[in-house]
Amino acid sequence: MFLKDMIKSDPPRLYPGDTLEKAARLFRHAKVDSLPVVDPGNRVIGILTRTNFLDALLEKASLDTPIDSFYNNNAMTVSGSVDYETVKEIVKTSPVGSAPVLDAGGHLAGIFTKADMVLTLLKKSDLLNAQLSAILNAMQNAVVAVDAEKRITLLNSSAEKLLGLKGQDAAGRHYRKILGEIGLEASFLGTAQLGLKHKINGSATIVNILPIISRGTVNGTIVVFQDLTEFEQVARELEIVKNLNQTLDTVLNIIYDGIVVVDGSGIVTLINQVLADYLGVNPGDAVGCYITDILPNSRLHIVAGTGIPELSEIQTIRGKELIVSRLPVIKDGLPTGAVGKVIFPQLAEIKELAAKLNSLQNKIAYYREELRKTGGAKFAAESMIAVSRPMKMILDECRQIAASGSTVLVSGESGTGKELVARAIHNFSPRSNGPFISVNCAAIPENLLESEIFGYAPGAFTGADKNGKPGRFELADGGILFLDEIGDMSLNLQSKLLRVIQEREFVRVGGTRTVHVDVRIIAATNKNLQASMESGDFREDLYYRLNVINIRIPPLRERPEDIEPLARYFVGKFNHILKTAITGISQEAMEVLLKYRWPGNVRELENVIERAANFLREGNIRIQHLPAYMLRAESSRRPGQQENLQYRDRIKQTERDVIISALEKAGGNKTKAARTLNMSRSRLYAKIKELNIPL
Ligand SMILES: Nc1ncnc2c1ncn2[C@@H]1O[C@H](COP(=O)(O)OP(=O)(O)OP(=O)(O)O)[C@@H](O)[C@H]1O
Repeated sequence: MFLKDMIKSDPPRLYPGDTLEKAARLFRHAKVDSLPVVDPGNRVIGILTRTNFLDALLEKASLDTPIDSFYNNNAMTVSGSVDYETVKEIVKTSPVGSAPVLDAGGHLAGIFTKADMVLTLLKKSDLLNAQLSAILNAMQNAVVAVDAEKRITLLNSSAEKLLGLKGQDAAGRHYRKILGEIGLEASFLGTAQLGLKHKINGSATIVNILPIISRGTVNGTIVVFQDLTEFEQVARELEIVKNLNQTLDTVLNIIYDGIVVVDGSGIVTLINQVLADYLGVNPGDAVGCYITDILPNSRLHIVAGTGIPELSEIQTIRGKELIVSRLPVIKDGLPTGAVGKVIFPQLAEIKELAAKLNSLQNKIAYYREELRKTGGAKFAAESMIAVSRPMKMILDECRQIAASGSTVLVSGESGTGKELVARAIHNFSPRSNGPFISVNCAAIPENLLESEIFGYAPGAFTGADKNGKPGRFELADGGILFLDEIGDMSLNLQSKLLRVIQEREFVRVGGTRTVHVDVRIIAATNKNLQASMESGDFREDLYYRLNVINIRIPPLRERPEDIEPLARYFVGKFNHILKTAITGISQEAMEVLLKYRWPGNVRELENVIERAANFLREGNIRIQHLPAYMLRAESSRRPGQQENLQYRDRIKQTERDVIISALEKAGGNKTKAARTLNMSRSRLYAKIKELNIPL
């Protein structure tokens, strides 16, 4: 605010030659203490004060006397362009109560009086008051003003909220009654206190206390409370945002794809390390660049404008054709930026995955081929190793019996190749163009086995397919049904099976229609069915129906001539599947294979070779590539000593062998082994110790 804004324009004035009467009338009407005297050009040449006028009257000058000898030629004038603060100083220090105000050209612009000043001050203080309360009420912090008498004079709205009371209810009350003991006393001595911690109305606050000092005296104090509850909330939110950012960073940097984000103007706001590395830029430097500065043929800024996604397109980046996707970021229905994704196919991890996939695909291809060979018109004789006499005989037998439709019972320990024999019969038989359907009677739960074998009619039971389902018998029509682990079939199912074998027809579970089938049955068992018959677990009539042709496959330990050719055959098979380059089996390793008892038979040998191939990948399989349990069994057998043993020792040796074999079959699980040996666990432990069996 300037002086010219505080004065009245067109002020009263006198000219040289004007009479005292004119002066009296102007004093009377304008209610001023002095009148400027101006020349015809409106320049101030003097001032006639009330005192000058009264002096003239005391000198008994008549009212028609000109003012010329009474006005003061040295008028103190002020410029209209001085600011408020200067005017204040002039008024405070000047002995005169009023002064003419000049415009920029030095002409009379008005008169400034102390009364004008007071009015202006009042106006100014009203304005300041309004501004102050607007500011105070807009503040987050609570502000309390206390006067020198220690009474509350003001609470802003945040303070009302914090203290839970209205400003007018607090005004005039001693601060202690409202704020409690918060260390205000020092401020009345002029000391400010900052950063005090106080709990007010249950809220943690930081308090700043500032004395109001004017002209050297403390006129009161201002207390500012910063509510930490909100502050802490903000801090928590910031922490959450920080954590989210860190998570985003981590996610962006562990994914294989390159990611870049731009804002609505195409400026990079985020880029992950993978893409930055590929582009040869530092992520920190790339942020803030225009997208085409780091990725010249980018279209991300265009997508950020159009809002139309561009998915799985080919883009050449740094000389390589890569698949990219550009997705707009939409906010309130409008595009505000875009995210670009670049897929890098050549990463090491992907290579590794691809290698695994490749190996699986090879495995599938191999098995498919094997399936084709064994299930196809021609049996691949080379996939069944039969070097030993008994196996050669079995293979011949398979050829001979293939033409008939008689039921076959194949028996032998688990893993000896019973299914392979069944497949050989199928492939040599006139049914080789028909299906070979296999059911493992032990693997399928008892309650499902019946419907699995015979199928079920529509709506046979809850949860069943509403169209019904054919069983394996129907599927095997014109071919062979291989019933593995027949010894585990329930007596109820055994009788149903017997009926089908006799009548060649059956009814689906829950159905009424009779189904006729032309199926040759080959059953297999690793159980002693004679014993099962004796114990009543297997129907005698069914046994004889199945046992029309009987093939017994000896365990591998009884035909050691097959071990070496089988082992070499499996080396070739796994080289093919696993893409390994195993060249053979060392002599020592082969000796271990030949001496081992093979409780799991050919399947176990196959697993041992697969395991070694996985470890080794190339070169010769050596002792260290064989499972440790085989070596322990080997060292525990001490070959050659058997013959010299006395009766007692022989018993012990046999006992030892039985326990070792049970442990091997149970995979080293002593509880399981004890169960098969029908002895308590503690007795097995004692025996292991007594017979010095290595674990
Ligand atoms: N003479 C063999 N030549 C080649 N591979 C064989 C031979 N005998 C068995 N195998 C292989 O050993 C594994 C086990 O054979 P198969 O499943 O026929 O045995 P199984 O006696 O029917 O077993 P289980 O009693 O557990 O059903 C199969 O991978 C099979 O290909």
